[in-house]
Amino acid sequence: MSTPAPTTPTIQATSAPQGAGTSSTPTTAPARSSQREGGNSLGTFGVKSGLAQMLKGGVIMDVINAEQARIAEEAGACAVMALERVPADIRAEGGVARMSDPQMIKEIVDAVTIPVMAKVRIGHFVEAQILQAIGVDYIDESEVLTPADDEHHINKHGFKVPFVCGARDLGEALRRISEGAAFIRTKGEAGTGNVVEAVRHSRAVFSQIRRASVMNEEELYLFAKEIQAPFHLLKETARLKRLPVVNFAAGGIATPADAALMMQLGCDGVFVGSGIFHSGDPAKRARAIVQAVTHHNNPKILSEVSEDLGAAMVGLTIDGNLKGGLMAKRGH
Ligand SMILES: O=C(CO)[C@H](O)[C@H](O)COP(=O)(O)O
Repeated sequence: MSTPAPTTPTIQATSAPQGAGTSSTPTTAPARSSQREGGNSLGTFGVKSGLAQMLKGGVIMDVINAEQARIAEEAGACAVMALERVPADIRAEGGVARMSDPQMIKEIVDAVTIPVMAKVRIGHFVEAQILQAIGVDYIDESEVLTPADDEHHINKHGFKVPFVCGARDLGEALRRISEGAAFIRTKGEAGTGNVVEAVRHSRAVFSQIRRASVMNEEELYLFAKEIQAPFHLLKETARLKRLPVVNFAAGGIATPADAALMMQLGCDGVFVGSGIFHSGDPAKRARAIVQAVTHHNNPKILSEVSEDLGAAMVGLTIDGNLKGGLMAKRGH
């Protein structure tokens, strides 16, 4: 694919306000996109962002092989993220982290019926072309991999497959949407098993949305400049009182309580990577996290599903000694 011509997103979004605590119900596993079968019905921003709506209320789990993908599906994951190493291992092992082997991704695609996502490096539009050719359901342009371009993100409008991108605040989220991202996840700090950054980023997004929602047009122009966001997307976000696309939390979620915390803060769902397959009993923990997202407002159920889960992943504190540094700072 040569450099695709940008198009302005036609925003289609739900009108439910975000950040005030939601009561999302679990989705049934969404059907895979026609992309996999080589269909050409994907492509408009409305279709791509609409597909992501089907994942709301769900848990997307990182998996590194077909066996883990089956465990994730059986546990009730709404999608899986195929990657060679979970973020905790990328962080521990270091080196350049790239798109996974297409053969491994295809094995995961063949192993499950739920949607399969896979990651490309920030700015690496050729990795994205390859993943689109394989027929993955979503591409994650991810700071968890080593960036390929320290200035430019991929122009995502030219792809038929929907993209998910990370953000630490509202400006970053709206910049990604203006490039064509149909799905936003707050970045958190992947591979740490420490939820503090996920909380920080989600709170930042929601509080900026709340501020924007009471601004008049003149104030919104100034705020758009301040947070480096496209004005028309900021205005739409202020009107909707939420991001105009689905917004999951990611990075450091390791327990059912962490997952429920992110949902009560107002996220539409969660990504969990290292926290499941770096724990003592991945299948049990995976099921518990799915239950916790579904019943995130019910402390009694949260207490039941949190019992006897075996060892949680060993977490890392976020400080100057963090091995691998802050992944969330990649891309801006
Ligand atoms: O990059 C991701 C989402 O796109 C990872 O799935 C997510 O951030 C995993 O982080 P962790 O291992 O801390 O759960």
